Amino acid sequence: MRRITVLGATGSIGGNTLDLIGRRPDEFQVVALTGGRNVARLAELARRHRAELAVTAHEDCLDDLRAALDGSGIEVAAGAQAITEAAARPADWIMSAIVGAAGLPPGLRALEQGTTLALANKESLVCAGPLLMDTARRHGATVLPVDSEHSAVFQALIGEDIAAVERVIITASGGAFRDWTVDEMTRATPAQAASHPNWDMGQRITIDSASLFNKALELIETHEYFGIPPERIEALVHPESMIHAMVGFRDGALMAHIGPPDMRHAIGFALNHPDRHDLPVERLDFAALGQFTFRAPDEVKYPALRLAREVMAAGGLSGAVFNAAKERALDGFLDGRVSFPQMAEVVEATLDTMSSSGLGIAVPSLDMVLDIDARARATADRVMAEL
Ligand SMILES: NC(=O)C1=CN([C@@H]2O[C@H](COP(=O)(O)OP(=O)(O)OC[C@H]3O[C@@H](n4cnc5c(N)ncnc54)[C@H](OP(=O)(O)O)[C@@H]3O)[C@@H](O)[C@H]2O)C=CC1
Ligand SMILES: CC(=O)[C@@H](O)[C@H](O)COP(=O)(O)O
Ligand SMILES: [Mn+2]
Repeated sequence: MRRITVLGATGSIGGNTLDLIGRRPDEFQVVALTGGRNVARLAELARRHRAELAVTAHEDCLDDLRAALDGSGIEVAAGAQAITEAAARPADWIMSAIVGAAGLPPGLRALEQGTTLALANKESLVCAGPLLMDTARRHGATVLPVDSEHSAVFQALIGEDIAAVERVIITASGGAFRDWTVDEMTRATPAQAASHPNWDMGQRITIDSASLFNKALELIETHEYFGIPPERIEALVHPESMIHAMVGFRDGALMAHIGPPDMRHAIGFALNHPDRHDLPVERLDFAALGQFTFRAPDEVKYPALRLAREVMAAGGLSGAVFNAAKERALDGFLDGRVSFPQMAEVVEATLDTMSSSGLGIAVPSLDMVLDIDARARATADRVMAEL
């Protein structure tokens, strides 16, 4: 039996992960499941998958979780520290699917036990790529990408020499507003932004898809995970979301990874790695699909991509500033303090304000990342108050 923990079990990636695990109950023992405020769902999943431990991120949810699991024999705990401790419980495979920078401390703790970390939480790599990858190396742990584009690049690179890679193309659906004008985007509501054309995902990543901040995070994620120089990484709008990434080699060949927009492929690949196993995903009928289309991203309409390139050039702690400012700007959009296009203004102003804050540290410690994250959030809040 492989011992499995799912951080962020109550979310979209968590649900897809447990869907796959639940289909092969004889092979997996669920160690810990973690969630946030959705205590009813966490308790239901913990019972269904016979978890040893269920943890909510919020101490004020502990009584509800305890009541929901009464009589089950499942241990309960609450708080950010309890989630990090859950990641330290011996497990063979841990899914990192908490949304936001909150996923970083438990992800690092999981790596310190030398396990395999299936990494959906792209924010970890954006905030602290060198720290995360260095921690994995020092503890003999493995990080497997789960983000669809990065799983695609990983698969295209199997058996290849990374030195022969000329370019990496990650695709973008273009998000909810790909055919809207900037003027129309000024009046966009959170509900409109949270309607993805192709993928069924959590609210925050879906809105990031609409602003292309998701793709901006993914450019940085590609650089941090694969070590590909920024100038060799491209984003390409592909409205059908069938090609997830392409890797171009020095001889001009391109390896494309193609599949339906279903995260159970990338999750299943990471779960079964290094083998392949049957997965319940649609098989594509190319004659019925007819055609795939592409266009260059509009970097004026979507400043996030330019900002990501500036962050990669600056390096150090600037990724943590970028992510924290983006998270706060998104909170501001959700609660009506800023318009949709103003999110990019908030991130840019926060980066400008903090550029002289000693961000150029090659491998920052977790404490340094958490400190800069808190300062960037406070700066972004001040920027929003002054808009
Ligand atoms: N969804 C997708 O298809 C994809 C997602 N990703 C990445 O995977 C990660 C998860 O995304 P997704 O599943 O869509 O997100 P969801 O919003 O659906 O789920 C997020 C999970 O994190 C929990 N959570 C929220 N805040 C905290 C916190 N402060 N501390 C601990 N746990 C918390 C939530 O708990 P609760 O809901 O109970 O409050 C939930 O379990 C993100 O990093 C995203 O970018 C990457 C590629 C594709
Ligand atoms: C499924 C996945 O990996 C998401 O990150 C996806 O990329 C979002 O779609 P966009 O291409 O619209 O950003
Ligand atoms: Mn992605």
